[in-house]
Amino acid sequence: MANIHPDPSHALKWTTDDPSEPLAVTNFRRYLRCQTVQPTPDYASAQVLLTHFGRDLGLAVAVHEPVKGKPVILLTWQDADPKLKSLVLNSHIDVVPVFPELWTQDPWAADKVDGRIYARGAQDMKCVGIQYLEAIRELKRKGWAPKRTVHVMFVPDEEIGGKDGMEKFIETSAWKELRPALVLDEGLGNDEDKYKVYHGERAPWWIEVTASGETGHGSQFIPDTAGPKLNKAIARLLAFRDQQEHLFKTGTHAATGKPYTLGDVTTLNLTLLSGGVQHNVLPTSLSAKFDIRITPNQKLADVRALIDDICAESGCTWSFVQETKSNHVTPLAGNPWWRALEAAAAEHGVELDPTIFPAATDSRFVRRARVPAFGVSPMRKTPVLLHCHDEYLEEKVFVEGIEFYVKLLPKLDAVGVEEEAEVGTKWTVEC
Ligand SMILES: CSCC[C@H](NC(C)=O)C(=O)O
Ligand SMILES: [Zn+2]
Ligand SMILES: [Zn+2]
Repeated sequence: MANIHPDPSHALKWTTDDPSEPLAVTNFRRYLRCQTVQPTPDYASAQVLLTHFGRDLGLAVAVHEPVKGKPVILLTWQDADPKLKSLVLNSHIDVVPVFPELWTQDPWAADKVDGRIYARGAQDMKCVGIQYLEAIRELKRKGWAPKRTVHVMFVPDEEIGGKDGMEKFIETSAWKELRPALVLDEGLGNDEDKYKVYHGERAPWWIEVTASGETGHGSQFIPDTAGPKLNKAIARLLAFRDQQEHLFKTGTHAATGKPYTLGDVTTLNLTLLSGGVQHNVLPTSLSAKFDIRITPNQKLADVRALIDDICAESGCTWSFVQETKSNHVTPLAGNPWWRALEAAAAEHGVELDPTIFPAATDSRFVRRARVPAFGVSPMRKTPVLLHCHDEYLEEKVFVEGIEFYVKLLPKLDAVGVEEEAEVGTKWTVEC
């Protein structure tokens, strides 16, 4: 619990020594110093700081706790036509752990070295949360005000699956009262000179395959033991993995000729093995756990049938450790929100690369609630360092991202009610 500060208001004291530094950058660095690191995130410090930022910007502040000690923080720009649905700008507060010995910088100091801001969360995704707020500061400075209510939302626990965060919050009346028309959430950086925009994700399935068998002395040829059964199941599951890997390496999109990305195929990896009691005793049970990510191109029912078949043939059983029951994609064609993103990108001079997110984010809960969501972290020509040591973001890339939201928010705000209703409830496609 060393990362939890006894006095959360200490977060307000952090500034920088450089008076010439833009306030946006200073605020980003202040947020990075909150040690909201799993598994014991210091949410209290982040709450003090973020609510301070909200008040400073003249935003309404609300904090919900669907689970005690796990705040969902809403900073709301209310100068709006209440008939219109809102825009929700979401980011998660928590970050993943660090191996400090592998870092060349202190992961909690947010030091700036050669224009790079080093800290856990610099890319994933404290940058985006502050970019939303600083874009609002700039738009207010310009005298612009939205017709739609804009909610800047900070949620806990995304990094551990969102169960006590977005998944819970989306079941509350507070979420329904937001009346969201669109949610923006996290994406990934991009080495290329483009922003990736994620309009869907692969469905995460975490499964356990178990083989039961006869026990006895480890020196014998005892029939019907657990080992060969589990071995058979693992071999067939990994053969499916090989087939998908081949598709990943050779497949191209029919319409564009672009090579497949991870989002276009299903991955399956053996991640945990357990069982047995002693070296010379045949185990009554052995189990293998797999992390499976199912592309929206593949029916969940087909993957279930494959696992059923493999387990039946090998004499194993299987169960879910984590199940995703449905997968939803935000369509691009005929989608005015996508058109708004494209228009903002054109004005900003950046190409968008729409794609399927390889892992899981809170957007999956949003799309499941039939609200369109796009994942975008405006970081181009930037190595993807999320969850890596020496995570950093260049100051100029951070500032450029603010400018992107300054262009994007008015375009999203201008989407008309009729346009929004164009496709009715078909904003998300169930896969
Ligand atoms: C399935 S819940 C865990 C969420 C995590 N998200 C990321 C972005 O790493 C993952 O995909 O493993
Ligand atoms: Zn993230
Ligand atoms: Zn992450």
